[in-house]
Amino acid sequence: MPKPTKTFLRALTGETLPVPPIWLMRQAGRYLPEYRATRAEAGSFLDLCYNPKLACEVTLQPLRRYDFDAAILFSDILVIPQALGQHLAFKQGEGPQLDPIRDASGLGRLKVNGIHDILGPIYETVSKLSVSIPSHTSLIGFAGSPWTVATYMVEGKGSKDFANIRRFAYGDPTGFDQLIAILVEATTQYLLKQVEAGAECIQLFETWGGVLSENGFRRWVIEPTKKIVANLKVVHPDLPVIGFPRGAGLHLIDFKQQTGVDAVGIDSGVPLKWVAENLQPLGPVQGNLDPMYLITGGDEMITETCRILDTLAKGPFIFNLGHGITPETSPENVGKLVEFIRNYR
Ligand SMILES: Cc1c2[nH]c(c1CCC(=O)O)Cc1[nH]c(c(CCC(=O)O)c1C)Cc1[nH]c(c(CCC(=O)O)c1C)Cc1[nH]c(c(C)c1CCC(=O)O)C2
Repeated sequence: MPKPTKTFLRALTGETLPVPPIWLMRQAGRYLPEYRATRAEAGSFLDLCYNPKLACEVTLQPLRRYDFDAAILFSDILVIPQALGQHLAFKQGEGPQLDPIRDASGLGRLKVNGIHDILGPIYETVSKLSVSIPSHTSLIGFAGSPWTVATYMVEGKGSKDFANIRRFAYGDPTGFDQLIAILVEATTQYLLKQVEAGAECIQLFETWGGVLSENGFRRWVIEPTKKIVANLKVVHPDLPVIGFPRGAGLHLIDFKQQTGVDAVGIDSGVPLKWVAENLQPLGPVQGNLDPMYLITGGDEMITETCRILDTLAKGPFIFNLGHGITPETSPENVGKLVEFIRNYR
């Protein structure tokens, strides 16, 4: 396989670049007026996810404003439970709502065969994107990691304490393993189709891994991630995979070493010096500006960005946020951030 030429993909092979590549989680979204207009045209958020023409359009919108090195497919992690047969709705201002599966007796409702019938339009979005993004921009496909997707499937909505899923997992670990196994299989199939359609890199979002006990983290974060990465690499040995285990703290080293991911995304709470000394020597890292700095802007945003660059840009690094952009973000501050990073050094 020839060496990649796009900066984002080069950083993922472990190269240290003079100016690190940059993209931002949730770079397409409600902070952009053009996104809000396209979403209104689509109808609902889910209608937008399943409309290849409009999903392609919103993926490209931030690239027209900012010189990002990567674009991420516009979709959502919750299309997997929907494709498996669980009812999903996004109510305005309330977030996702699903018919909860509280124990193993509910697993019969889920059907892995047939997911592609529902997910087909998303693969079409990836194909369209692969021929329409700028030639220096890389295309990222993604999925939620099994534990994080399972939190929404079991809780039925976003949660503060994750009591229902922890009760299910800790009380009936073998039954819960079955749910994770279904998600490993569906996620593998879903991501392989994204790669076939043109995704050049995959990011796995593990937003809620940090709520698990030590053994739970190994069993339901590290193990399933390792299986998905192995399944993808059997077919595509050179496919770069980024794992983003938000809140993983001291598990980050085991996560990197045991799952086989190429790069690790770090949240805003991870101490940078520790990353430079312990995690980055194991491979590229991505992160970790607190998205709130894009709301405050000003010198504070630049000072914090400098601290990140000074500590991590000496090694293989991709600049990003520590979590997704929020709707209150000022588009102007995003422009200032990208400009500052482009002129770093
Ligand atoms: C947990 C999670 C979800 N979705 C996702 C995660 C993992 C990352 C994270 O923690 O943010 C991932 C996601 N969601 C979305 C993307 C698209 C690509 C991108 O990053 O630009 C990606 C990668 C679009 C979206 N997903 C969602 C929106 C907002 C929907 C709208 O337009 O109203 C977007 C742009 C909705 C969503 N989707 C989800 C929730 C809880 C919500 C409601 C909260 C909210 O409204 O912000 C589930």
